[in-house]
Amino acid sequence: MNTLKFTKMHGLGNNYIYVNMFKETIAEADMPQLAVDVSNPYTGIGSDGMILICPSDVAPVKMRIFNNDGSEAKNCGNGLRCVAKYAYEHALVSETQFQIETLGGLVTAKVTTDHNDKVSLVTVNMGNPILQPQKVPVNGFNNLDQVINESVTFNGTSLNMTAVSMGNPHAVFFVDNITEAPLHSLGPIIEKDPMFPDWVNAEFVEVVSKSEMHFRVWERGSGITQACGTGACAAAVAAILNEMAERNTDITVHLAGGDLIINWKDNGEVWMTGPAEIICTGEYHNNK
Ligand SMILES: N[C@@H](CCC[C@H](N)C(=O)O)C(=O)O
Repeated sequence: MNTLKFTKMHGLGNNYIYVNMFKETIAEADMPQLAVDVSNPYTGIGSDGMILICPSDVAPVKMRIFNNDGSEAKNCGNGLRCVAKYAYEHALVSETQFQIETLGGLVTAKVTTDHNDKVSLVTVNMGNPILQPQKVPVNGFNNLDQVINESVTFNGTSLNMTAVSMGNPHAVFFVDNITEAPLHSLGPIIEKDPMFPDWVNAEFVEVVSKSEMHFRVWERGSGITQACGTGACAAAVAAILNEMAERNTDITVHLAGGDLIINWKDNGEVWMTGPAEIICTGEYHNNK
């Protein structure tokens, strides 16, 4: 029986099991199944997935994110804020601003600390959104440079879609009333529609004003979660592309688990600010 030290953390309720790979060892081939096992709420710890905090050749730390179905994603906004908090509080970094390597590239994180030198807030430069349909990726729009407010049908329901990649793929749908968004009924259908060769994170968004919106998500590989950082970035970008919000402006995104501030700067970068919290630490007994 192997044991594994872990820290469970969340960003606005989007919770993962974090493993410090500077100290722990997991064989590459075992990672997907371990993510499934630790995420199980009955026989595991219970989480939206597993995040590995790894050594990197190009940054102080590298993040790897596995959804709770075992699939690996290239990016995770809430995960990046938690990795930044963990790295700072465990002295894996010494500065308050540092880079984190992801499978999608390098990002810069900046931590804000309280009087006890604990991280209270993290801002991450999430980089430039990717809008070309082939790169999101989304099929069927190769004649377009960007997929903005395009009519699509899922299970007989017509919706208007804006497609954005933040390193991982997002399909954003604007609705009049967030409480009536077809999250449960269409979320799983949209996620695996053949239009999306890598599957997709599906987001429903109700715009309140040019700087405020409500947001709900069906995450690829995890289902409904309380929050999705990359999804909130994609939602803000989509709102701006649809002229419902503005560049270079702080946009408050209300997620089920709390608020994120997103700003798509004039230079093309998307900045995300929000909290990161430690829930508990422990030792997982892998009985397999
Ligand atoms: N919760 C995350 C995104 C996690 C990965 C996503 N489910 C995917 O497969 O792309 C976030 O906060 O961004």
